[in-house]
Amino acid sequence: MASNQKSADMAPEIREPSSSVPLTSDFGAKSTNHDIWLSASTGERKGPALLEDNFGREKIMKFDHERIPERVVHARGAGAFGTFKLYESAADVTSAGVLTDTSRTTPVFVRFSTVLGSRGSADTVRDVRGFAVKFYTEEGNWDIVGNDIPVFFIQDAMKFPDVIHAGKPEPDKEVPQAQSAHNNFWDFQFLHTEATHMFMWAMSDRGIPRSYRMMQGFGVNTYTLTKNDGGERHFVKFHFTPTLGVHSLVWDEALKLAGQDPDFHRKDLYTAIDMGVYPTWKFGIQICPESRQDEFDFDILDATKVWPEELLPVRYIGELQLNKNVDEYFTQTEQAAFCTAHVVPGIGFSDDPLLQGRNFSYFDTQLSRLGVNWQELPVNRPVCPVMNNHRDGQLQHKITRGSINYWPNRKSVIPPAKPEEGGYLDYPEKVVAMKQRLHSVKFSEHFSQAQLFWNSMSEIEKSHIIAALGFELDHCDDPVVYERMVTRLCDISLELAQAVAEKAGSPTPTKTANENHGLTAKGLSQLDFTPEAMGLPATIASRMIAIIIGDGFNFAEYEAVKAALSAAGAFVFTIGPKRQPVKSSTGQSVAPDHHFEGMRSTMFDSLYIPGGEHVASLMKEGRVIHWVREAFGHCKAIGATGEGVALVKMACEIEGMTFSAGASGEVVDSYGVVTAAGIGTPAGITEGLRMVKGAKTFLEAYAFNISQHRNFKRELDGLTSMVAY
Ligand code: HEM
Repeated sequence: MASNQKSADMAPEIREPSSSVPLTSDFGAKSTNHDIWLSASTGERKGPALLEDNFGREKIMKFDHERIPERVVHARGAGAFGTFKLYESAADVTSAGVLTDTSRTTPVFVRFSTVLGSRGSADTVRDVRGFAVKFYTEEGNWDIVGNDIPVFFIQDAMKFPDVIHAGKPEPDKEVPQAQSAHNNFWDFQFLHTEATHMFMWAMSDRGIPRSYRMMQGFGVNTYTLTKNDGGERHFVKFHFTPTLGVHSLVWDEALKLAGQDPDFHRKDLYTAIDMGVYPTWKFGIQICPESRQDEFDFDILDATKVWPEELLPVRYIGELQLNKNVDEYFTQTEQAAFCTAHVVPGIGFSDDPLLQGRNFSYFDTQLSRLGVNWQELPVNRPVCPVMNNHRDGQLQHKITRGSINYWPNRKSVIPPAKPEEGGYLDYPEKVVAMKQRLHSVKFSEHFSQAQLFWNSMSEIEKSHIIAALGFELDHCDDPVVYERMVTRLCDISLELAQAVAEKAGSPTPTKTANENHGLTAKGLSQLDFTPEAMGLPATIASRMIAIIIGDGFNFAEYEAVKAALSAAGAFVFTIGPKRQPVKSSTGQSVAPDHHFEGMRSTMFDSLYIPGGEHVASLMKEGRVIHWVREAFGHCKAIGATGEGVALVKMACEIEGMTFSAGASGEVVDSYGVVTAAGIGTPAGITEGLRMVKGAKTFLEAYAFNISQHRNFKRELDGLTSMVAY
């Protein structure tokens, strides 16, 4: 990463251990022995340890206190540094420098997370993902503490402890970990009808993203944009849309990965940045002038509602890119503290009752998690000057000179800033109201947008939601819970409720009191966010490809495919029976990156099997056949050339599938399984990589299918359910 204000700010804190830097105590004295406690001993006999050993006591005491409380929610996460650039000024609605000055590059830190699991839980569980962005602006830190889902379970912060208690492990046995599939979660969802819209999102493929790099981010709450020179205030929702497209795992894969590679998302983020494929999001704002706030049939301050794009379009004005991994997890990612209350001049809050509570909660929880001076920690401190009369407290770092620590003072030390000097201007909002515990009338409608979401799903997304609800309710053993939940689903769609009832073991409902309105909206289905749908070129950059080889593989095919995919930005790995070198039929040695047992197909986006004599032995390896069948079951692109076609055919020859045959070299693309039996020379497979539908050469057809992420037609036509994986 090119140096920026934030990396320069943190540089003095960075220590570089090396063999020329001797070991010292925390107070700086060099230590000669860090292995044996000072004791009263002789050469023959070990005697008692002495309390006197400063070095020994310090080492143990520091270790004893290494742990701090994990976050009460969003405990598991991964973060990275990057930059934010604006390509269009929003000066028509705000005076915030970060949203108006197109010449700026603003440093950022982003932390992604799961919500329910503890810090050591798995990355790929079904859950909402946190998407928290800290902009180190010239006017102070601005935090968007968002999620990958644009709505929330509750409308009022007062309900937050309830929704989280209901989702976290049940208090008697402390199970299940990092999962919503249990009685308490679904009991709450039924009784708390305002959660209906959000649980539909969580049960959709949005709940199991393929990568943090391939999910959207939303500020969720309604904020405001203001201008210092007066003028109308605008309500705003913030959006981040990944340029790689929005993609998800499939459920079987997510379940397996949770055990096979619990750090899957963390590693994916780290690797992509390390390899220079920087994750990038378009940044958008949805704007509603104050004068239009009552125009809609939902309340724009209700965090359980989206603002349909047909009513209020998203205006993309900037770009967020992550380009530097953290140097140390604890000091940077774990100690990062986001706070919705962090806004800079030109950006403000709305009266959204969820946001108002959050503004209290983050600051408060960070007091116990990190201590009162958490804003001074390197990752948290702003890049602009900080000066005030806040003093002292545990672990105060700043040394403030002078005899005055109050205002007003006789010397006018630290005067408040005027708005024209960049001071934060509170918007003069007129409030005439009664003091009472009440929401606006529109807050009481809870099903319309859940219906809108369901109606806007594609066929495959609907079937995944049915399967997800079927799985979750199968894990509830109290009939009161799963039977009532099916009645709730009737409020969304009778068809949905009937399909889930069958799986959940509930009576099948035949009518609903809440007819589905039949409306749809764009921007809800994740198919609206494939690169193609967004007008971006298809890409296989950073896709994980496994090439399977054994002794006797065809080196020319292997090399040609590997080189072409790597040149297009894919991360290509060779998987063999062992990590010791494997020999090709023409004598070349290749040391595989992994062996069949060390990795699984779940960790890759696609498989390729080159031709060669190795195929005869691979066809007798159950684990290899399972690799192919599992990739087939998970709808991944599979490629095979020459003799490799026979292996793929044996693993997934079911009705409806066709494979390339004969020496003619014809390429067959059958449900994303691309085979070319006749291609035995590199000439046939090195004709470049135009990733377009209906490509004629093996590489183009194969790469196009990888770029499509998954071939869901395979699943829709029932082919995946005919294979054991
Ligand atoms: C719009 C709904 C919400 C969203 C999008 C959201 C998002 C997030 C995210 C992304 C984090 C992780 C921050 C990090 O990476 O360090 C987080 C943490 C947290 N959230 Fe929320 N949250 C929401 C609602 C709430 C509410 C209503 C409350 C409380 C009233 C709350 C309290 C907390 C707390 C206490 C943490 C832990 C913070 C820490 O220890 O640093 N959240 N939230």
